[in-house]
Amino acid sequence: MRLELRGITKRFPGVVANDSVDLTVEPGEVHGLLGENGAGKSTLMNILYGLYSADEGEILVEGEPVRFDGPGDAIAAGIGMVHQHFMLVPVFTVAENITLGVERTSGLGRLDRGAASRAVRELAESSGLPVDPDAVVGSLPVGLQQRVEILKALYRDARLLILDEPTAVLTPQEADDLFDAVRRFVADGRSAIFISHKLREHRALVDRVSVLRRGRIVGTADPRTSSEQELADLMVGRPVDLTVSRAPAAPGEPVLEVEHLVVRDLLDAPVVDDVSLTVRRGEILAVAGVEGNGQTPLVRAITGLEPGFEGDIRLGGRSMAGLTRKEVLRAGVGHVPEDRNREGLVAGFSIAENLVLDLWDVAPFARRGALDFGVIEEHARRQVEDFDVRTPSIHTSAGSLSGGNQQKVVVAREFQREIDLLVVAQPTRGVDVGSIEHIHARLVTKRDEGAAVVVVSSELDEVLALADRVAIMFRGRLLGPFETPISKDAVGLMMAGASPDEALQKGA
Ligand SMILES: Nc1ncnc2c1ncn2[C@@H]1O[C@H](COP(=O)(O)OP(=O)(O)OP(=O)(O)O)[C@@H](O)[C@H]1O
Repeated sequence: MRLELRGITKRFPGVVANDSVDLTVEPGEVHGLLGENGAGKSTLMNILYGLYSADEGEILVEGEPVRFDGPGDAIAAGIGMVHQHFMLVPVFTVAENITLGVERTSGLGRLDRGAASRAVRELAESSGLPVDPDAVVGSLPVGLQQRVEILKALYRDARLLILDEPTAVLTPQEADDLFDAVRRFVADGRSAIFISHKLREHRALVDRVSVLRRGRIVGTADPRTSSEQELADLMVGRPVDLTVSRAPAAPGEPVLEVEHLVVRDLLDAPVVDDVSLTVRRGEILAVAGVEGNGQTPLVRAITGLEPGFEGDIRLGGRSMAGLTRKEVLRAGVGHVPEDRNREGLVAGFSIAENLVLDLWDVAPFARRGALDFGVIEEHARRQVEDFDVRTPSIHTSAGSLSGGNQQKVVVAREFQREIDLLVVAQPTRGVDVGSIEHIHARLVTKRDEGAAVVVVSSELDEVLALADRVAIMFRGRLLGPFETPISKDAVGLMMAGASPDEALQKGA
């Protein structure tokens, strides 16, 4: 047995994050871990990697009981971890990152850069994970950075690799490459633990999947013979509806008008290149695209974070040029940013505070210049219940919530504001299937209440589930919008650079 966890229990104030968890991983196995937001997956992996210590229970590696007081001990026992947020040093080269901490020195005690570079090149080639050892890590796409993390674990001779939601930041192609890399990793008897909210990824990659619900293992299944529906039901503990039902859109007057928008990067190159679009009341425009094709600066410009744009952006006929972020939001714009840690939440603030982050100085949360804590708390209780945020209390700091629950707090806050335009970017990243269904239904409700909604997503399924019209961004340019229904293949082809004519013909 490569790994055995026996009776692992971990308590945080107000929650039992892991409750007598038993888990085994065999040599050569990819073991999946599935569970709702806050079920305890990351906590369990952090214990296994020595970042947290368990309150109770035992860890056995190759049949031997081990005790980890830090990641150093876990690494020494042959355990590696690819983090959701990379732990690489961006200004170092690939070889420097991989050998960091286990450098080999020349006879004179100096770092031998050439040898490090050669060793990494050899390792990359022999393990079938090619990457340029001399490239600077910060300049690599995320898929390659992840590969560097895997090589780093290999270089330390990891026998068990933990991958905590590794595909959340990858394009579909990069995710396929990652799966190949993981398969290669386990082919010679190594093992991996894979965490993802995407059921189809478990079905594509893992040999066995263990399901955690509220800290406890509730079952282990063979994902190849279980349907997505069965896995979802097991995870949530009740039948889950995996489809969004919605009436056709009834678009009204234009709310957002973008005209010949150009946003430039620091080198003056246009990253949004002459984009024009109109979004009306009562419709959802989905913007599909592989990340890095200009969706982020487009959203930033529309939501007041990119004041130096060229062209025009009008809200209800009024130009947004020259307005501050706060003025744009107060003009009736809601924004769920793609990076919840940087732009969505203040980690040290409580959930209640985060839910009124930019509204604390207006009624009903403030009256005559003083905060009304009663109203703020009552509001927080309702939102937490409505969006099923799993937390011991509304006073818990946002930073201690699980990733998916943090996302629900941001979404809850933006959805409850009085708005004419709602702009959401990657709204369900890191969110479990049950909550995706809830967030999607609420987006449709916003639309039906008369908001104009823009959804930016790199998840094709999400785009097609929500869109009344679809536009695709590729290299800064906007293709479409196209009326739905449109075939998934056609959208996928345009995301990969095909012209609309070609895509609509081939993807029909
Ligand atoms: N450092 C911490 N302090 C307090 N509570 C914590 C801490 N880390 C995790 N928790 C709590 O433990 C529980 C399990 O969280 P964990 O992050 O393990 O869930 P998860 O299954 O990984 O969720 P997600 O799918 O959203 O990433 C949650 O209730 C969370 O709020």
